[in-house]
Amino acid sequence: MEALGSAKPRASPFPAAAARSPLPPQVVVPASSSAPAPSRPLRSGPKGTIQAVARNEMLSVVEREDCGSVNDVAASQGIRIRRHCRPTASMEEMGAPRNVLERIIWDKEIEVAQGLANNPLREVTESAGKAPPTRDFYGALVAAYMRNGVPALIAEVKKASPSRGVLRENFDAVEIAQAYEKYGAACLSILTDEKYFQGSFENLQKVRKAGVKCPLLCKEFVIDEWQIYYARSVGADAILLIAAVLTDADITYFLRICKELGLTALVEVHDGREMERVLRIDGVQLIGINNRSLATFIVDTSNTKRLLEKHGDAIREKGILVVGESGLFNPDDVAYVQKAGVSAVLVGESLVKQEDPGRAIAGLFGKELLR
Ligand SMILES: O=C(O)c1ccccc1NCC(=O)[C@H](O)[C@H](O)COP(=O)(O)O
Repeated sequence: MEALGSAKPRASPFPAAAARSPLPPQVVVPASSSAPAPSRPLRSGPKGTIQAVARNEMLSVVEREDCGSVNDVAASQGIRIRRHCRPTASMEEMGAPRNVLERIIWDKEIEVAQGLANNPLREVTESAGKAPPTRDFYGALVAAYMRNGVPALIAEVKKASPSRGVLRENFDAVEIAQAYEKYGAACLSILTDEKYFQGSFENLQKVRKAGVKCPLLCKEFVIDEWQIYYARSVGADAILLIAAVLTDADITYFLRICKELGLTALVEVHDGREMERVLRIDGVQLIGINNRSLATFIVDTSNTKRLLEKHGDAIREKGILVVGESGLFNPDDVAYVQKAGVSAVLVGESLVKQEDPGRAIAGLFGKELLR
């Protein structure tokens, strides 16, 4: 797959990031190509497909025999979300999920296994390689921040959520995306999870095909490389990696894939431990601080302030751009997280619930945004 190896690293407008030595050049070899990826053995799967088997402590979903050791590695890094690991096994073996995020991840394991069976990794990596080039998500955020003097907006196309239920009955993803773009969103976030958010990869593809120019974040619960290739194949420019569910090795490996595909990774943290882990990983450009606990749903915007008071210097030194996520409803909220040090905000509910989500942007910022 030629396109993967030829993706060029983007220049960062932040001096510290530009000065940082780039990751060693490496080609991420799709697991089903003729040459196997380093340390990633292959095994024949059902129906003649080739399935990737876990690499080191990576939490691949396929054919894992020893779930315990995978979860032990995760737990040693403070990750409380366990993998179920055997999609066909009964829930009884693991007990019930401990919280909603764990439930989402267990369902995601089954979904990914089904996705792999329907669209084998070989085919998905090939179509990812043939997709039109990515748009510069990171660059669009920096440009919008400089243009408007307020945090750049990543506007979320979000129909429903586990914490709030259905946010908008009359939901047309393309219409909402176009309105967001018209009123100054720098980038868009498209929820692709179907079961809990009523989103879809189809929505992402439709928005891309409708001629929306803003770079698109695939807002997914990524646990397997297949999802990253699939997201790229349908037009994503960026992807979310959630530190609460991914080990350091997972994040490192997924960042390599993103780099080869030209995708921006938004690495999301919620607490200090996750922030410390992520700051130790090379190649992170964009950190999202989620004000919402994905386990309890409690939203607290002072979370952003606390984490940036403690880690702001390290973040600035590395030239990392910070996105404030969740629970932002008005200009005071935006000003609060801006003062804390964010350069971008990710906003769903407060926009999508308004009759006109595009015009609601001016209400959120207290002024119209320049495009
Ligand atoms: O939004 C939820 O209820 C939720 C539940 C479980 C996992 C993730 C969840 N949300 C993802 C997000 O982080 C938000 O969609 C995003 O930050 C926008 O938040 P908001 O502006 O509060 O809609």
